[in-house]
Amino acid sequence: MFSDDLKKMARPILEEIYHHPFVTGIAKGQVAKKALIFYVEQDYRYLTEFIKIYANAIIKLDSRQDMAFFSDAINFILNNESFPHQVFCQIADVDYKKLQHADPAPKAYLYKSHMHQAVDTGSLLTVLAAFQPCPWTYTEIAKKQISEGANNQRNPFTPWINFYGESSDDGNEPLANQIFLWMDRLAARSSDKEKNQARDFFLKSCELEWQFWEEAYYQQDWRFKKSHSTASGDFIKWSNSNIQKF
Ligand SMILES: Cc1ncc(C[n+]2csc(CCO)c2C)c(N)n1
Repeated sequence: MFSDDLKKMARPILEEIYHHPFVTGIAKGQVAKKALIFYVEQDYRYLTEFIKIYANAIIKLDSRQDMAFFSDAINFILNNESFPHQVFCQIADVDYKKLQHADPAPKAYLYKSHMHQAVDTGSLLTVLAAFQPCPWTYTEIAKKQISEGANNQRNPFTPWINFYGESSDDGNEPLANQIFLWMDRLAARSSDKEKNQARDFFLKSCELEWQFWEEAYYQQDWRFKKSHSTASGDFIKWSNSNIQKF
């Protein structure tokens, strides 16, 4: 099966995600506040962009059933995904509202551009492949942490772990499995070229999931961030003075 190949190829990346210090920190109940804050700032912006990316994907679809999938994904982000952010904010002792205005840092910027590229240039198989590492890696992280007993009463991250580990427990096939099944059906009638493109987007998204943890753990921002903000500040001043002038 196509999805078995993808899982096999992504295995080394998933292993690195399991052992990333941010992720093992969640299991141990110990992550630096500045890393949690950076993560929430970046993820809030990233998920807002995800909503737009799904909306763009819907434009390319014809079947209402397919549309419903992306519409459910949008609703999930709008209504449920703030819960894990709130868990992080509570642990870091910060107000969630204050973390909702950050500029995308380099890897988050790359991930969102990568997703837009999947929708702009790819088939439905490629869009699903690019999207899949988002639910898949989080479900796998949570399942592993639950199997190791990390979701215990002493761990402040337990609600976060349970959220991603249990959100699939509603009687339906877990979301990540549903997407793999759907991808297998599409792959069966896709050309090798289409399958190669989907594989490439899938593996890059897996790596970008790892990069997202890494970026937050070390707070890797734009090196010349101050000059970017000065540039936009100057532009506003420049246009204001122009308005006054004319
Ligand atoms: C970088 C990043 N990757 C994955 C998730 C988790 N996540 C976001 S939406 C969703 C469900 C499907 O829409 C899941 C599991 C995240 N928060 N941030």
